Amino acid sequence: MPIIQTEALTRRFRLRTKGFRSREITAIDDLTISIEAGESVGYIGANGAGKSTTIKMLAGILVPSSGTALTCGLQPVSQRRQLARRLGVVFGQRSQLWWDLPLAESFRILAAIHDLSRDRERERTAELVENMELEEFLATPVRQLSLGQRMRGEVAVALLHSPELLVLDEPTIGLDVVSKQRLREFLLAERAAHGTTLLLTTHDMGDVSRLCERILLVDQGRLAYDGSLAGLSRTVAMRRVLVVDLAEPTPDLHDLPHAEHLGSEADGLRQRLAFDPEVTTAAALLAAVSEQAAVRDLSVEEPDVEDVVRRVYVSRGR
Ligand SMILES: Nc1ncnc2c1ncn2[C@@H]1O[C@H](COP(=O)(O)OP(=O)(O)OP(=O)(O)O)[C@@H](O)[C@H]1O
Repeated sequence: MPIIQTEALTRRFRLRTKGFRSREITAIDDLTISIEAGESVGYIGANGAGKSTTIKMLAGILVPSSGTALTCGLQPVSQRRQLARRLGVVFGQRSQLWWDLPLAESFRILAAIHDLSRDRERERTAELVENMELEEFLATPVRQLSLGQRMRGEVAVALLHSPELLVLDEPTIGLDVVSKQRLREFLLAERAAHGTTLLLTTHDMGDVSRLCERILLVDQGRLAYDGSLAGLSRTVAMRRVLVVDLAEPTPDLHDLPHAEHLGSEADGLRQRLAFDPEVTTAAALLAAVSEQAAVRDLSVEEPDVEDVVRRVYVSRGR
C-alpha cells in the first residue's frame, strides 16, 4: 500500500477583498498522487504554488475542501493522533523546539509525548546526537543556536520516534552552503539506515538533485510533472549560473559559447551567465570570459526552481 495517496485532493481558500466582497482561490486543485514507502520525493513549485497547503493536508493540520488523502494508510485529520506516531514533520520556518530550554530538553519532552521507553529514548537520542553531530550544543538553549544548528536539532527531534515518513517543508531555507550539505548528508544517512520515506518541499535544486529520486512539480495548485530529475532535465536543461565580477565595466558578454547572458549589474562589473552543465563546464565558460575581460571573482549558482518551472511551460508552449 502506498505511504501517501491522494485522490482529487482540493483545497480552496476564501480571501476577503476590499469592502464586503470575498473571492475564492484554489490553492490545490484535483491533486492525485501516490508515493510508495522508501521513496524520496521532492515537491517543488514556485512561491504560492500550493506546496505547504498539500503538506498541511497530508499531516492533518488542514482539512481538504474535497477529495481524499491517506497518509501511512490513515485519515490525516480524523486519525491525527495515530498518524503522529508514524509521521515526522519539519517546517523550516517554524520550530518544534522549546526555545528557552537546552536542546537536550526538547528530546526528553518529545520522548515523553511519544511515550518512548527509557531504553528506546536513550538509544535513539544517542544515535541522532552522533549522526547529526549535536553533542557540542545539546546543553545550549535553543534560542542561542545558529540556524544551521537549530535545523539539525529540528530534524533530529522529528526523527526521535523513528517515523516511517518524514515530511520537510523547506528544510534548508536560509542555511549556508556547508550547513545545507551537512543536513542533506544526515538525511541520506537516516534514509540508508532506516529506509525512511522522505517528502520535501524546497526552492533549492541542490536539495532535489542530492536527496530526491522523484520530483513532483506543482504549478498553481496542479500537478505539472511527476518523474525523475533526469526526465525533468531532458525537458528543461538544469542550467547553472556563473556569476563573474570583472575588473572593469564591460559591455554585456553576449557571444560566449553555450551560454546565455542573464543580466549585468554596476555597468557590467558583475555579469550572470547561464550554462547547461551537460553541454559545457564552468571552467570552459570562465576561460571564454577571461579572453574578453579580466575576472576578479566568481561564483556558481545552482539552478533555481522558479527558473525550472518557467521553462517547463515554455518548453510546452504554454
Ligand atoms: N490560510 C490561508 N488563507 C488564505 N489563503 C491561503 C492560506 N494558505 C495558503 N493560501 C494561499 O494558497 C496558495 C498556496 O499557498 P501555499 O503556501 O500552499 O504555497 P507554497 O507553494 O507553499 O508557497 P511558498 O513556496 O511561498 O511557501 C497561495 O495563493 C496562498 O496565498
